[in-house]
Amino acid sequence: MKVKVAILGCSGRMGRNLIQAAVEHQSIELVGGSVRANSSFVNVDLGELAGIGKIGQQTSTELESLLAADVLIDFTSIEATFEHLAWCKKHNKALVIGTTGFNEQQITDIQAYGESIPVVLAPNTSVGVNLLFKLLEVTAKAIGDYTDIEIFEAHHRFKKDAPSGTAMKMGQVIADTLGRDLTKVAVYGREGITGERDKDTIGFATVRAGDIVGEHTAFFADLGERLEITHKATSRMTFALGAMRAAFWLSNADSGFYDMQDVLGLND
Ligand SMILES: NC(=O)C1=CN([C@@H]2O[C@H](COP(=O)(O)OP(=O)(O)OC[C@H]3O[C@@H](n4cnc5c(N)ncnc54)[C@H](OP(=O)(O)O)[C@@H]3O)[C@@H](O)[C@H]2O)C=CC1
Ligand SMILES: O=C(O)C1=N[C@H](C(=O)O)C[C@H](O)C1
Repeated sequence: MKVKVAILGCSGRMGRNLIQAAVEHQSIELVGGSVRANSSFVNVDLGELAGIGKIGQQTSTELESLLAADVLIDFTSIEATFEHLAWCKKHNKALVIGTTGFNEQQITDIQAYGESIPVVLAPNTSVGVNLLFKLLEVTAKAIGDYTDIEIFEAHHRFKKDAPSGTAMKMGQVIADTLGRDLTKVAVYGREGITGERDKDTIGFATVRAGDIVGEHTAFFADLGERLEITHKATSRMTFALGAMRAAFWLSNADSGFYDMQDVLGLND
């Protein structure tokens, strides 16, 4: 039996890749896609939207048109994600959230939905980045207490949030491993006479330029050597395929709040 999936905000950059990934996935059946009420992509064929030719299903502004779905996938905006969470709870649907930019309180609020429905929240659905989170844990344990830790991320000019959700999670993983409070040790960019580096800080640097899909590096720097751990995404399909993996996994999960590490078995 195929898992029935619907894509929320399906006319976006990720939405279009998600349509293609769903159509091409052998264990997934695409049952619909939503766009917002004033969108210029209302009643457009989903396949045409994704650039893969007509598939005979059209975009809709009505979430009710997605009731056939077992799992919904949301790569939209903070405001839209919360509307989608409320709808999924009302209709007892599972939700994969790839949207980023949530603050701590919003993440706690999303977590609460896990008491009613299955929810995956993943700032990065690629396999590589989720392995990188594991490498950060190992590295921070080994050398994090005496190296300078800096996180760099680069994305396309259209990205709205900074630092990226992935960079924030990288910082969180490192801070948790070292027993530091990220809200106290994070430094977001530097300017002017900053003074010497405070040893326990975790720095974040952001670049926004052109069509960069997504690049992340963690630096663990000492005097005389430094370790850099880098991930580069070169296609949004890598995120879309990861999201399908999450949707398939979530279709068999109980209500709960999960991350991509659960999906990939990296928490075992
Ligand atoms: N987890 C991961 O691996 C990844 C996460 N992301 C995250 O996914 C999100 C989307 O990224 P991207 O696809 O590049 O962005 P886009 O702006 O291209 O797409 C967002 C989509 O969401 C729709 N949308 C936004 N607000 C609303 C709303 N209030 N109601 C209904 N629909 C809405 C937009 O519609 P409209 O165009 O009409 O405004 C658009 O179709 C971002 O938060 C990004 O950081 C991105 C890549 C990978
Ligand atoms: O907006 C994007 O494009 C991306 N956003 C995610 C993030 O904020 O970490 C993941 C990916 O790097 C692409």
